[in-house]
Amino acid sequence: MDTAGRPRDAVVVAIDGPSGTGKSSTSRAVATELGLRYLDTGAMYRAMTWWMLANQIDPGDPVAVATASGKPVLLSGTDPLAPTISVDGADVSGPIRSEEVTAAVSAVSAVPEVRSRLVELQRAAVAAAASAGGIVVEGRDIGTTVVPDATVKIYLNASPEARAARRNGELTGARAVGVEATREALVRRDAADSGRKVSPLAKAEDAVEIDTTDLTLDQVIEAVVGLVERRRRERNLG
Ligand SMILES: Nc1ncnc2c1ncn2[C@@H]1O[C@H](COP(=O)(O)OP(=O)(O)O)[C@@H](O)[C@H]1O
Ligand SMILES: Nc1ccn([C@H]2C[C@H](O)[C@@H](COP(=O)(O)OP(=O)(O)O)O2)c(=O)n1
Repeated sequence: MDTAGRPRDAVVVAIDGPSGTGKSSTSRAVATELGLRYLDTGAMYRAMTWWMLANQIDPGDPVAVATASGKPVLLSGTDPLAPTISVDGADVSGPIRSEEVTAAVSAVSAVPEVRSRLVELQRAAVAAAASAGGIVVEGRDIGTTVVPDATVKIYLNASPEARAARRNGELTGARAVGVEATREALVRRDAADSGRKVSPLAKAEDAVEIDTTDLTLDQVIEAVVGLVERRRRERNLG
């Protein structure tokens, strides 16, 4: 067992960074290639936000959000090929990506009671994955708060312009607001996520930073797989 009580060969990869840097795409591909589980912590904050909106709780009222934060039953599926997220038994993987949820999720994520409840669920998923070889966890505070003793910590970054172009490329129909509006919304959310008091978006001191602006997704995936395999070799020699 290592210091965290995990089997020595269990791997935890923490991938943090702002929106549109490639966290989800990279995390799922790395988990698939290395035979690890996968957890999208952003989807959990989105699911909590979706529940607040669905139950007429004002996301801008931290006391109301805190009071209700223990009520929804959230369940994340950790198969990187088919990740799932449900609230009170209902699949919400689609609704949590709505513009309304995206506009409210930073406020809900800033509430300490929301964070402590979701971090507890995230750590339980990490512990459960240990017997299956380990897990890739993506988010904003994985390397700093959720799993500070992660085997490998990655911080993905990219220019706001590159991130907006990528995110805008995903928005279709009524959700397509144009790349400039997308960039402004991203920058606003980055500021909220990195400016909050409780476990803000931040690069862990021991994280490897990768600027993905001018890299292809395959190049980023290859770089992260290489880092994980190098750390595994170092540990086996240690
Ligand atoms: N390095 C990259 N180059 C080009 N497109 C990318 C790159 N990384 C991710 N993408 C694309 O950008 C979009 C957002 O990627 P995603 O993984 O959802 O980012 P995040 O999880 O950080 O918000 C997706 O369409 C993805 O395919
Ligand atoms: N570990 C995490 C993950 C997400 N959040 C918050 C901050 C983010 O703006 C929202 C949504 O995260 P998500 O990863 O789904 O957002 P993007 O896909 O990067 O745009 O949740 C957080 O506070 N802590």
